[in-house]
Amino acid sequence: MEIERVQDISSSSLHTEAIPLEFIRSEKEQPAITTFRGPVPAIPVVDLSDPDQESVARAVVKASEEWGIFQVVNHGIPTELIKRLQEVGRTFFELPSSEKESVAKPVDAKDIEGYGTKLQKEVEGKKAWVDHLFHRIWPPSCVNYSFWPKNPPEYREVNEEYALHVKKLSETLLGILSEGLGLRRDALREGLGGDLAEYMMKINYYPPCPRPDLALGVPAHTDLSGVTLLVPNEVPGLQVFKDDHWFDAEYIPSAVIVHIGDQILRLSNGRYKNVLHRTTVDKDRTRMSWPVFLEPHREMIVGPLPELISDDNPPKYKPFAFKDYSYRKLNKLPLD
Ligand SMILES: O=C(O)CCC(=O)C(=O)O
Ligand SMILES: [Fe+2]
Repeated sequence: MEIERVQDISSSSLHTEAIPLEFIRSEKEQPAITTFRGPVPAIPVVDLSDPDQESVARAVVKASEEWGIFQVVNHGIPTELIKRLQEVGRTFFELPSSEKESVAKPVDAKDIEGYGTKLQKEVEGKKAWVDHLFHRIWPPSCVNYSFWPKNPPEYREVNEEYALHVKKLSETLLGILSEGLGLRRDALREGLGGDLAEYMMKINYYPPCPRPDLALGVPAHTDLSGVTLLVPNEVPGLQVFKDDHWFDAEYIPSAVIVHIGDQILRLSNGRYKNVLHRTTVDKDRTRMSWPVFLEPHREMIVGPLPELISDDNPPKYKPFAFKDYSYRKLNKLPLD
């Protein structure tokens, strides 16, 4: 069975004002109706190179408690490497279909790796205006190069270099967040499975959409991950739900956007919030983003860290193996 790619739907609807019905969201979701148009509170921005490292730590902890999302600048990932990561990803998505389909997720595969387009599950479900590519980038024992693009030829080298940097930055942030809970620096890293935790690269490709007022890229969700470290291109589109409203995230060149995901919410027994977010699309321009999801391995059991639990702070979440948590969330089964 051929899966229809949003990129092809976009090309064929370029000169029309219409999009297929299955992309038209209900009024409850339409961005033109639900985006807040008043003063927009800025997502916290943290300068990691600030010599006052205590105030850096306080800012990271506060943003994670209040927002579940923040942007980091001067984070140590070279701007030039981010540009190369974006360039090789964009080049791949602009190659002919046959090249992209050569790393497609097999139709019956259980795992998510590969080039893909989300298929509608619910009868009434709406389609997302986005194609994607998933592949693990760390640890080396989890990497399956058959899902990495062969073209452009530098794709592999650039992604391998990025993996090392993104791992280092994630571990720095997890260290700060662990200490913010009054725990050892490596408490959250270990809670996610230590060296067995996996770094999953995703590229989102949101082609131009004739009706950005009616469609969504990725619909509202929280990430399954522990944390997600994302770099976007210059086309705005990320929105965050806060105080009952959807707000646009500001684009800051070279910044990394950090999302707290479900697993850090659970490990921290609710202290750190998993941010609800979604993406809008653009009429004329292609938006792209490169989230890296730091996830426990399949068998790792994740629940509130025992050191945090007391009579005053009883566990708020039931422990689950990550594979069971993911399955239950994706299939909307109870999680308590
Ligand atoms: O494109 C973005 O900025 C966000 C994408 C996202 O939330 C996701 O892929 O989980
Ligand atoms: Fe997300």
